[in-house]
Amino acid sequence: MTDLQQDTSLEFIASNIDILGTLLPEQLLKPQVGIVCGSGLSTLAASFRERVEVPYSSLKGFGTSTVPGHKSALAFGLLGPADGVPVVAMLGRFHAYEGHSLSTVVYPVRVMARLGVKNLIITNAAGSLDPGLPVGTIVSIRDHLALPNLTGFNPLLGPAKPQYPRFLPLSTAYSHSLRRALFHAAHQLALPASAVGEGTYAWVSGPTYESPAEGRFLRAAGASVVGMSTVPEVLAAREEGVEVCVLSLVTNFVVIPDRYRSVREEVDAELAGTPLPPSPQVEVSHEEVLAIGKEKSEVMRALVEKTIELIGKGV
Ligand SMILES: O=P(O)(O)O[C@H]1O[C@H](CO)[C@@H](O)[C@H]1O
Ligand SMILES: Nc1nc2[nH]cnc2c(=O)[nH]1
Repeated sequence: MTDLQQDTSLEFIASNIDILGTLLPEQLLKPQVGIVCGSGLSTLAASFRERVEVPYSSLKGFGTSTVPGHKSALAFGLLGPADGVPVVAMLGRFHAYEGHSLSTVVYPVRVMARLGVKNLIITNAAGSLDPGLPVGTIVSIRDHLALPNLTGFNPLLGPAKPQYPRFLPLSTAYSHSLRRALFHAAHQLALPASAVGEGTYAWVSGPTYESPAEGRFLRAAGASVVGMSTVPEVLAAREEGVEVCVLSLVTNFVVIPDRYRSVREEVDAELAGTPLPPSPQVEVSHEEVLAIGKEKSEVMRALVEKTIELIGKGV
């Protein structure tokens, strides 16, 4: 899994830019903003004008996304009023749990950066660890907790390269100015304060969802939501000098206090003739994750578009 062989040389990436040059009109070839569409969120690119989709299979070094709810294409287009801001969206991302090397997972972000993307809006579906962030909440990520990074599974492992800093600071990884643009956008769309929260994203490798104890552990460690993506993309984007804004859509709860009631108490109460109400037995599924993505796709799209419009205006 720690294959570091993906060719990220300037020449190799430039060959993709040549390919794109043959497929795209001039006005789309230099996108300013990139979007990564999370599980079930490919509709974020639904209203691009002059839209051109380029399948990953026609580009060099791109894998294929194998997860339901993820396509495998880059969508180019224009967003916002007047001439529009040129944008590019990844319709489908790569996850390490699919068997992709981390260098493949982050490769599209490097290509977007070389195309000229200065601001990247990364979206994902995530489980909530915080009762204050219920299902359907959009969480503006302000920090992350990445156990894989701390334990030797960091996408930036490898020989030093002259174009990148060797020791990348992460204290300002989540752009303050983009987060401000996001909350201005939420106000302009008149979204209720509860619709958009703030929190810390825990990156886990997946593909298993968390056991209850793992959920409690991540919560105790300071995470608000948990998912299996995003952090590698954030690291590569920061290494490339790109500003990052992350939006997590809460699709399910991970930590549900009632789930941990003692079965002994339950049986004892039953035998004493004072049965307790049934204990909830909840299981998360990817179908549920996709269903919430679909339900919230419109508000996510509106928020991302308004944020991009405000970025274009320098708000
Ligand atoms: O992070 P995205 O790609 O949105 O997807 C999330 O949803 C999938 C699990 O349902 C996992 O891949 C998790 O990371
Ligand atoms: N790890 C993880 N990823 C998710 N993606 C969507 N929901 C979840 C979750 O509960 N846990």
